[in-house]
Amino acid sequence: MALSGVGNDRGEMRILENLDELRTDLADYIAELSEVAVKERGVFAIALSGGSLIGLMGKLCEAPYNKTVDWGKWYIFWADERVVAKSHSDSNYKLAKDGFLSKVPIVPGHVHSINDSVSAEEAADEYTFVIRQLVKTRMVSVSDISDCPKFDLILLGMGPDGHVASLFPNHAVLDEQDEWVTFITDSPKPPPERITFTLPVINSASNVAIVVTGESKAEAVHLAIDNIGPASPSLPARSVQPTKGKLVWFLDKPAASKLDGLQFSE
Ligand SMILES: O=C(O)[C@H](O)[C@@H](O)[C@H](O)[C@H](O)COP(=O)(O)O
Repeated sequence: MALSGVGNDRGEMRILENLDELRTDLADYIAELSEVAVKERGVFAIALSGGSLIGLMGKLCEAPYNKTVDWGKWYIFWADERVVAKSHSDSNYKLAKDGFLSKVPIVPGHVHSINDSVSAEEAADEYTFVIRQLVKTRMVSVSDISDCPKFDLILLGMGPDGHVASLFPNHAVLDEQDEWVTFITDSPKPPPERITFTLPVINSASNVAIVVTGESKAEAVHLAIDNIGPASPSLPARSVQPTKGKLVWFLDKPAASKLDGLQFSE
Protein backbone atom coordinates (compact mmCIF):
# COMPACT_ATOMS: atom_id res chain seq x y z
CA MET A 1 0.00 0.00 0.00
CA ALA A 2 1.27 3.47 -0.85
CA LEU A 3 1.82 5.79 2.09
CA SER A 4 1.71 9.53 1.76
CA GLY A 5 4.01 12.02 3.39
CA VAL A 6 3.36 15.67 4.09
CA GLY A 7 3.31 17.40 0.74
CA ASN A 8 5.39 20.52 0.04
CA ASP A 9 6.53 22.21 -3.12
CA ARG A 10 9.09 19.46 -3.67
CA GLY A 11 6.64 17.36 -5.63
CA GLU A 12 4.44 14.37 -4.99
CA MET A 13 5.80 11.69 -2.69
CA ARG A 14 4.94 8.05 -3.14
CA ILE A 15 6.28 6.03 -0.26
CA LEU A 16 5.92 2.31 -0.84
CA GLU A 17 5.79 -0.43 1.73
CA ASN A 18 8.43 -2.56 0.02
CA LEU A 19 10.38 -2.90 -3.22
CA ASP A 20 7.77 -5.11 -4.83
CA GLU A 21 5.09 -2.45 -4.34
CA LEU A 22 7.48 0.22 -5.55
CA ARG A 23 8.15 -1.76 -8.74
CA THR A 24 4.42 -2.12 -9.40
CA ASP A 25 3.65 1.54 -8.69
CA LEU A 26 6.54 2.67 -10.88
CA ALA A 27 5.43 0.42 -13.75
CA ASP A 28 1.83 1.74 -13.45
CA TYR A 29 3.08 5.33 -13.45
CA ILE A 30 5.30 4.88 -16.52
CA ALA A 31 2.59 2.94 -18.40
CA GLU A 32 0.02 5.68 -17.66
CA LEU A 33 2.33 8.47 -18.83
CA SER A 34 3.11 6.50 -21.97
CA GLU A 35 -0.60 6.12 -22.71
CA VAL A 36 -1.26 9.85 -22.20
CA ALA A 37 1.71 10.92 -24.35
CA VAL A 38 0.85 8.50 -27.17
CA LYS A 39 -2.76 9.73 -27.12
CA GLU A 40 -1.73 13.40 -27.14
CA ARG A 41 1.41 13.37 -29.28
CA GLY A 42 1.56 9.96 -30.94
CA VAL A 43 4.93 9.19 -29.31
CA PHE A 44 6.50 8.81 -25.85
CA ALA A 45 9.97 10.29 -25.31
CA ILE A 46 11.52 8.87 -22.16
CA ALA A 47 15.00 9.43 -20.73
CA LEU A 48 16.61 6.83 -18.47
CA SER A 49 19.46 6.96 -15.96
CA GLY A 50 21.70 4.20 -14.66
CA GLY A 51 21.98 2.51 -11.29
CA SER A 52 19.27 0.59 -9.48
CA LEU A 53 16.52 2.35 -11.47
CA ILE A 54 16.61 -0.12 -14.35
CA GLY A 55 16.04 -3.13 -12.08
CA LEU A 56 13.18 -1.27 -10.40
CA MET A 57 11.50 -0.79 -13.82
CA GLY A 58 11.54 -4.56 -14.35
CA LYS A 59 7.78 -5.09 -14.05
CA LEU A 60 7.29 -3.28 -17.35
CA CYS A 61 8.71 -6.38 -19.04
CA GLU A 62 6.01 -8.54 -17.47
CA ALA A 63 2.25 -8.97 -17.94
CA PRO A 64 0.14 -6.94 -18.31
CA TYR A 65 2.52 -4.11 -19.31
CA ASN A 66 4.52 -6.08 -21.88
CA LYS A 67 1.29 -6.47 -23.88
CA THR A 68 -0.61 -3.28 -23.05
CA VAL A 69 2.11 -0.63 -23.47
CA ASP A 70 2.43 0.81 -27.00
CA TRP A 71 6.16 0.02 -27.23
CA GLY A 72 6.39 0.95 -30.91
CA LYS A 73 5.78 4.60 -29.95
CA TRP A 74 8.60 4.79 -27.38
CA TYR A 75 11.74 6.87 -28.05
CA ILE A 76 14.51 6.14 -25.56
CA PHE A 77 17.22 8.55 -24.37
CA TRP A 78 19.66 8.70 -21.49
CA ALA A 79 19.62 11.52 -18.94
CA ASP A 80 23.20 10.52 -18.28
CA GLU A 81 25.65 8.03 -19.65
CA ARG A 82 29.13 6.85 -18.79
CA VAL A 83 31.58 7.39 -21.68
CA VAL A 84 32.62 3.75 -22.09
CA ALA A 85 32.03 1.17 -24.82
CA LYS A 86 28.41 0.05 -25.10
CA SER A 87 29.55 -3.48 -24.33
CA HIS A 88 31.28 -2.38 -21.08
CA SER A 89 29.69 -3.38 -17.78
CA ASP A 90 29.70 0.32 -16.74
CA SER A 91 27.56 1.37 -19.72
CA ASN A 92 24.10 2.62 -18.81
CA TYR A 93 23.00 1.61 -22.32
CA LYS A 94 24.11 -1.98 -21.66
CA LEU A 95 22.39 -1.98 -18.30
CA ALA A 96 19.11 -0.83 -19.86
CA LYS A 97 19.47 -3.09 -22.89
CA ASP A 98 20.15 -6.23 -20.88
CA GLY A 99 17.62 -5.48 -18.14
CA PHE A 100 14.80 -3.86 -20.06
CA LEU A 101 15.08 -2.88 -23.72
CA SER A 102 15.84 -6.39 -24.99
CA LYS A 103 12.74 -7.73 -23.23
CA VAL A 104 10.12 -5.48 -24.81
CA PRO A 105 9.39 -4.73 -28.50
CA ILE A 106 10.96 -1.29 -28.73
CA VAL A 107 11.98 -0.25 -32.25
CA PRO A 108 15.81 -0.38 -32.39
CA GLY A 109 15.91 2.87 -34.39
CA HIS A 110 14.09 4.64 -31.56
CA VAL A 111 16.87 3.90 -29.06
CA HIS A 112 19.13 6.95 -28.92
CA SER A 113 22.33 6.07 -27.13
CA ILE A 114 25.55 8.11 -27.19
CA ASN A 115 28.44 7.64 -29.61
CA ASP A 116 30.86 5.55 -27.53
CA SER A 117 33.84 5.97 -29.82
CA VAL A 118 34.55 9.68 -29.29
CA SER A 119 35.60 11.89 -26.36
CA ALA A 120 33.13 12.87 -23.64
CA GLU A 121 32.95 16.39 -25.05
CA GLU A 122 32.23 15.16 -28.58
CA ALA A 123 29.72 12.62 -27.29
CA ALA A 124 27.82 15.40 -25.47
CA ASP A 125 27.84 17.60 -28.59
CA GLU A 126 26.67 14.77 -30.83
CA TYR A 127 23.95 13.80 -28.39
CA THR A 128 22.71 17.41 -28.35
CA PHE A 129 22.61 17.31 -32.15
CA VAL A 130 20.61 14.06 -32.15
CA ILE A 131 18.08 15.53 -29.71
CA ARG A 132 17.93 18.76 -31.73
CA GLN A 133 16.93 16.81 -34.87
CA LEU A 134 14.21 14.98 -32.97
CA VAL A 135 12.93 18.25 -31.51
CA LYS A 136 12.68 19.62 -35.07
CA THR A 137 10.41 16.74 -36.06
CA ARG A 138 8.63 16.94 -32.70
CA MET A 139 9.44 13.34 -31.76
CA VAL A 140 10.62 15.21 -28.69
CA SER A 141 8.41 18.12 -27.73
CA VAL A 142 9.77 21.60 -27.01
CA SER A 143 9.29 23.74 -23.94
CA ASP A 144 7.14 26.82 -24.52
CA ILE A 145 9.12 28.87 -21.99
CA SER A 146 12.68 27.94 -22.91
CA ASP A 147 14.07 26.51 -26.12
CA CYS A 148 14.78 23.25 -24.27
CA PRO A 149 13.48 19.83 -25.26
CA LYS A 150 10.46 18.77 -23.24
CA PHE A 151 10.77 15.04 -22.59
CA ASP A 152 7.55 13.28 -21.68
CA LEU A 153 9.36 11.61 -18.78
CA ILE A 154 12.85 11.81 -17.30
CA LEU A 155 13.63 9.01 -14.83
CA LEU A 156 16.36 9.69 -12.29
CA GLY A 157 17.97 7.82 -9.44
CA MET A 158 19.74 9.63 -6.61
CA GLY A 159 23.05 8.86 -4.92
CA PRO A 160 23.67 9.13 -1.16
CA ASP A 161 25.42 12.46 -1.89
CA GLY A 162 22.24 13.79 -3.54
CA HIS A 163 23.52 13.59 -7.14
CA VAL A 164 21.05 13.00 -9.94
CA ALA A 165 21.96 12.06 -13.54
CA SER A 166 25.69 12.99 -13.54
CA LEU A 167 25.13 16.29 -11.73
CA PHE A 168 27.30 15.97 -8.63
CA PRO A 169 27.39 18.25 -5.57
CA ASN A 170 29.52 21.40 -5.91
CA HIS A 171 30.32 20.66 -9.56
CA ALA A 172 30.37 23.45 -12.14
CA VAL A 173 27.93 21.53 -14.38
CA LEU A 174 25.18 22.46 -11.94
CA ASP A 175 25.46 26.04 -13.22
CA GLU A 176 25.28 25.13 -16.91
CA GLN A 177 22.42 27.13 -18.41
CA ASP A 178 23.17 27.11 -22.13
CA GLU A 179 23.88 23.52 -23.12
CA TRP A 180 21.26 20.76 -23.25
CA VAL A 181 23.79 18.00 -22.74
CA THR A 182 27.19 18.53 -21.18
CA PHE A 183 30.12 16.38 -20.07
CA ILE A 184 32.34 15.80 -17.07
CA THR A 185 35.69 14.04 -16.82
CA ASP A 186 35.99 14.03 -13.03
CA SER A 187 32.95 12.18 -11.74
CA PRO A 188 33.40 11.29 -8.06
CA LYS A 189 31.42 8.11 -8.78
CA PRO A 190 33.36 5.97 -11.28
CA PRO A 191 33.73 5.92 -14.19
CA PRO A 192 35.00 9.53 -14.36
CA GLU A 193 33.90 10.45 -17.90
CA ARG A 194 30.21 11.02 -18.39
CA ILE A 195 27.67 13.02 -20.34
CA THR A 196 24.60 14.41 -18.64
CA PHE A 197 21.42 16.36 -19.27
CA THR A 198 21.71 19.79 -17.68
CA LEU A 199 19.29 21.16 -15.09
CA PRO A 200 17.46 23.37 -17.65
CA VAL A 201 16.62 20.24 -19.69
CA ILE A 202 15.61 18.20 -16.66
CA ASN A 203 13.43 21.05 -15.41
CA SER A 204 11.75 21.49 -18.81
CA ALA A 205 10.38 17.92 -18.83
CA SER A 206 6.65 17.25 -18.61
CA ASN A 207 7.34 14.68 -15.90
CA VAL A 208 10.36 13.88 -13.75
CA ALA A 209 10.48 10.91 -11.38
CA ILE A 210 13.23 10.39 -8.82
CA VAL A 211 13.38 6.79 -7.63
CA VAL A 212 15.27 6.22 -4.38
CA THR A 213 15.52 3.16 -2.18
CA GLY A 214 17.48 2.12 0.89
CA GLU A 215 18.45 3.62 4.22
CA SER A 216 21.83 4.86 2.96
CA LYS A 217 19.92 7.54 1.01
CA ALA A 218 17.59 8.62 3.85
CA GLU A 219 19.64 11.69 4.83
CA ALA A 220 19.92 12.83 1.20
CA VAL A 221 16.16 12.34 0.75
CA HIS A 222 15.56 14.51 3.84
CA LEU A 223 17.91 17.24 2.55
CA ALA A 224 16.42 17.09 -0.94
CA ILE A 225 12.75 17.22 0.07
CA ASP A 226 12.24 18.78 3.50
CA ASN A 227 12.05 22.49 4.14
CA ILE A 228 15.51 22.86 5.61
CA GLY A 229 17.15 26.05 6.81
CA PRO A 230 19.37 28.20 4.61
CA ALA A 231 22.52 26.86 6.32
CA SER A 232 21.92 23.32 5.07
CA PRO A 233 23.95 22.05 2.16
CA SER A 234 22.23 22.30 -1.19
CA LEU A 235 21.91 19.05 -3.09
CA PRO A 236 21.68 18.59 -6.87
CA ALA A 237 18.41 16.68 -6.34
CA ARG A 238 16.95 19.77 -4.67
CA SER A 239 17.53 21.70 -7.88
CA VAL A 240 15.20 19.36 -9.74
CA GLN A 241 12.16 21.61 -9.92
CA PRO A 242 10.25 21.18 -13.18
CA THR A 243 9.07 24.63 -14.24
CA LYS A 244 5.72 23.49 -15.58
CA GLY A 245 6.02 19.73 -15.31
CA LYS A 246 5.34 17.36 -12.46
CA LEU A 247 7.90 15.87 -10.08
CA VAL A 248 7.17 12.56 -8.36
CA TRP A 249 9.39 10.85 -5.77
CA PHE A 250 9.22 7.05 -5.52
CA LEU A 251 10.63 6.04 -2.14
CA ASP A 252 10.70 2.89 -0.09
CA LYS A 253 10.23 3.21 3.66
CA PRO A 254 13.96 3.08 4.57
CA ALA A 255 14.74 5.88 2.08
CA ALA A 256 11.83 7.94 3.48
CA SER A 257 12.70 7.27 7.12
CA LYS A 258 14.29 10.67 7.83
CA LEU A 259 11.61 12.83 6.23
CA ASP A 260 10.17 15.45 8.58
CA GLY A 261 6.60 15.14 9.73
CA LEU A 262 5.96 11.95 7.88
CA GLN A 263 2.64 10.45 8.87
CA PHE A 264 2.26 6.87 7.87
CA SER A 265 -1.36 5.98 7.36
CA GLU A 266 -2.25 2.50 6.24
O1 LIG B 1 25.04 6.55 -14.30
C1 LIG B 1 24.82 6.76 -13.13
O2 LIG B 1 25.67 6.59 -12.26
C2 LIG B 1 23.47 7.21 -12.77
O3 LIG B 1 22.64 7.62 -13.73
C3 LIG B 1 23.31 7.86 -11.43
O4 LIG B 1 22.79 9.16 -11.42
C4 LIG B 1 22.43 6.94 -10.61
O5 LIG B 1 21.11 7.02 -11.03
C5 LIG B 1 22.58 7.26 -9.14
O6 LIG B 1 23.92 7.18 -8.79
C6 LIG B 1 21.79 6.31 -8.27
O7 LIG B 1 22.28 5.02 -8.48
P1 LIG B 1 21.80 3.83 -7.54
O8 LIG B 1 20.30 3.83 -7.63
O9 LIG B 1 22.42 2.60 -8.11
O10 LIG B 1 22.29 4.17 -6.18
